[in-house]
Amino acid sequence: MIIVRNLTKTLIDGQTILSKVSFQVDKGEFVVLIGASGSGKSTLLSCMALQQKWTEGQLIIDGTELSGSKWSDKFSLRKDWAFMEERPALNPRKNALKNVFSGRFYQLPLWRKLTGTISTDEHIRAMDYLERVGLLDKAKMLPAEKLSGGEQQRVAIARALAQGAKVILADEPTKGLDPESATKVLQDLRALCKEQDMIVIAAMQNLEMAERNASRIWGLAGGRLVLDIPARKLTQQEKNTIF
Ligand SMILES: Nc1ncnc2c1ncn2[C@@H]1O[C@H](COP(=O)(O)OP(=O)(O)OP(=O)(O)O)[C@@H](O)[C@H]1O
Repeated sequence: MIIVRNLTKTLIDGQTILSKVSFQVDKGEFVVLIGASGSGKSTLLSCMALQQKWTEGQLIIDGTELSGSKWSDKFSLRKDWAFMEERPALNPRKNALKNVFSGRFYQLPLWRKLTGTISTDEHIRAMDYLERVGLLDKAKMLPAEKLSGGEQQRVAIARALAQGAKVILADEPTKGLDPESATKVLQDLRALCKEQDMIVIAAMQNLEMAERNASRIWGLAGGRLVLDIPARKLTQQEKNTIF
């Protein structure tokens, strides 16, 4: 369970980017964070991923409060959380399968990291993850840079699974994708929440996609959480509070 209490981020010049953001997320939830450009979506995700410090407030994961500055907190989070950025940071020259293997890096003993040896079990598991996101046929064919944007996002999801992630934070996972590819990415994320009890929090600007695929919708406006509802079609009044 993730609890965020009164998370606030203020810059040195006094500008407030996040203001007293509070929520609780349980296993199995697929939350889509909706907000206009500049509302603070990326900042919130990157604070939660401990990539940025916040000014005030608490981030509590399974009962343990984490700070944005302790190295040990970052290390423990890196094992269980995956942060998917807008353009997935895949190795462009390696194929999908090798990119998925790289998700296992933190779990491997040192000698395996140094020698780069891959066991048969891991090979099979990585293929399973690629099958899970419908990319088995592309596992070894092409370097990742030749895959479409949607396929690259799905490789990043498979890599998060290989990493053993229990939580995925995704910043604009569907940006630049055609509606069909975007829907596939969101369906994959939704299925992971349902079937594997994962938590996914994805920042997006496309409200319709969120309404159709998420289990919960948050609205962020001017750094404040102005809406927190089970996913459904938003009323005009609700839309007005966000945009
Ligand atoms: N380090 C920083 N210094 C100055 N301003 C910042 C900094 N980080 C974020 N901001 C400002 O805070 C606001 C929120 O930015 P953020 O990137 O979180 O918004 P967003 O909702 O993700 O926007 P987009 O949808 O366009 O990516 C923006 O006005 C941005 O310019």
